[in-house]
Amino acid sequence: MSHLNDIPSTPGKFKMEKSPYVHNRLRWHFSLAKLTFWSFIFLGLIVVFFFRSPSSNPLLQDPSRRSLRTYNWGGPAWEKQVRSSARIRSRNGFSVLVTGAAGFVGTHVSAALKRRGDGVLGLDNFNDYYDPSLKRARQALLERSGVFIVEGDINDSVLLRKLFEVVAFTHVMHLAAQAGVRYAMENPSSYVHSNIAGLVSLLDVCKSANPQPAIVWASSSSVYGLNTKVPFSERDRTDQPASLYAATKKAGEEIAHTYNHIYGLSLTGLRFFTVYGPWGRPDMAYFFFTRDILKGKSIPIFEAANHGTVARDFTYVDDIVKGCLAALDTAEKSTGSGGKKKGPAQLRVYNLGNTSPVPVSDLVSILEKLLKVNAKRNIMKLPRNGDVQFTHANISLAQRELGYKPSTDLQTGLKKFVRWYVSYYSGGKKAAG
Ligand SMILES: O=C(O)[C@H]1O[C@H](OP(=O)(O)OP(=O)(O)OC[C@H]2O[C@@H](n3ccc(=O)[nH]c3=O)[C@H](O)[C@@H]2O)[C@H](O)[C@@H](O)[C@@H]1O
Repeated sequence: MSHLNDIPSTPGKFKMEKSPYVHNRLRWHFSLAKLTFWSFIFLGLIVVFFFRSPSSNPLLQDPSRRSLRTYNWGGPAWEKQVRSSARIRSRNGFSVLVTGAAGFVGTHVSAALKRRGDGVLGLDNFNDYYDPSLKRARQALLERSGVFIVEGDINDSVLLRKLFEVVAFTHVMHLAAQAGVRYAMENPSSYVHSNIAGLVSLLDVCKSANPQPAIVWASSSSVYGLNTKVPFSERDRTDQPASLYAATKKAGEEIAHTYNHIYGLSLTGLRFFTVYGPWGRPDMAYFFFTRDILKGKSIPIFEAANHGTVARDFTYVDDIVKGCLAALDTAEKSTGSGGKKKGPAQLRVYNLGNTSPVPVSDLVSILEKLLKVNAKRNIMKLPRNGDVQFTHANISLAQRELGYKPSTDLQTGLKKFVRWYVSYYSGGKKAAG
């Protein structure tokens, strides 16, 4: 017990001459205790800061962050699946990486490419912005036609680099995005995460790939924002976005310019105009109007000031798919290699619309006829949450350069949508909440 007596009551009173070894050991002991104590305090503060309440925790606040979870990928069996899905099966076919392949447009484009013999590999993070079971059902559909979807995020550059190591993609069809105009007010950071950071992450990997792929990607009609000159032409100003969603798509167009200019990436942006159809997005008006009319719930129909009509250039998904394929077919090769530009590369932007706007109230009338149910219409003032009063595409550039010619009117397209909706949700699936 004598050694206990050697320990002074206060460290400052420790007598040096007793034993330098004991002194050093004790000092080390105390420092360690202090360090442990302060580490606990520090960790405690971090925990309190992050988990105080859901609203103060950025990780819980932002659904897109859920897409940062780790995914299982890699290994010989996985690489075999990737290679086989991306294998070209037609003469002069492409090998295309489709991002957002479990999304609405992504599924349709992937299936169309596969049908004509191109190699297609999908990539999707299956986030829960809307019912993920619909994305899983689309995935099952694609799997049956031989398209494999890798589960991962476009922000994961390690995964992207791996995909380019396994497959020398000739093209990238970039459709992964945070969509929806109104949701941008609820969750702004998810738009920055997917539409800006995700795009940069993808382009950065593409620029270093050898060979560099040609890239076609989804911009949006929303970039026209407060533009009042109709129909919207690619030459019109796009510097007055009305929503953060539109601003991130516009930023995407500028980012595309940069990667084209510095690295020689061939880039084509497609401004989609309110795409609808079977396997569509439950957050879009035509989709939840259908659900709510069938449920007997009232539907909010927006109108502008002084009973002004709100209208959209609704575009059927098959027409959009034709535009996407034509953009891929006419895309020139990127000119860079190993991250260095070798010469000027193609940079294009096209409107893909239907070029015949329809008032939202007419859309509802068509749905009423198809569903044989009268809608409970709740006419509301157009909220100031990012919506614009009308959209109308001038498609002459796409017509001239892509041979784009939409052929489905709203009546015909909605008929196909309703047929799909009824069969999908009566087949054991419950209507998307
Ligand atoms: O064209 C585009 O770029 C955009 O098209 C759609 O956006 P939006 O046209 O606003 O489509 P919906 O949200 O389906 O709205 C369609 C129409 O219904 C109206 N609406 C919407 C919701 C509602 O409750 N009531 C209502 O009358 C809107 O004002 C709009 O005129 C997509 O949601 C965007 O992701 C896409 O980028």
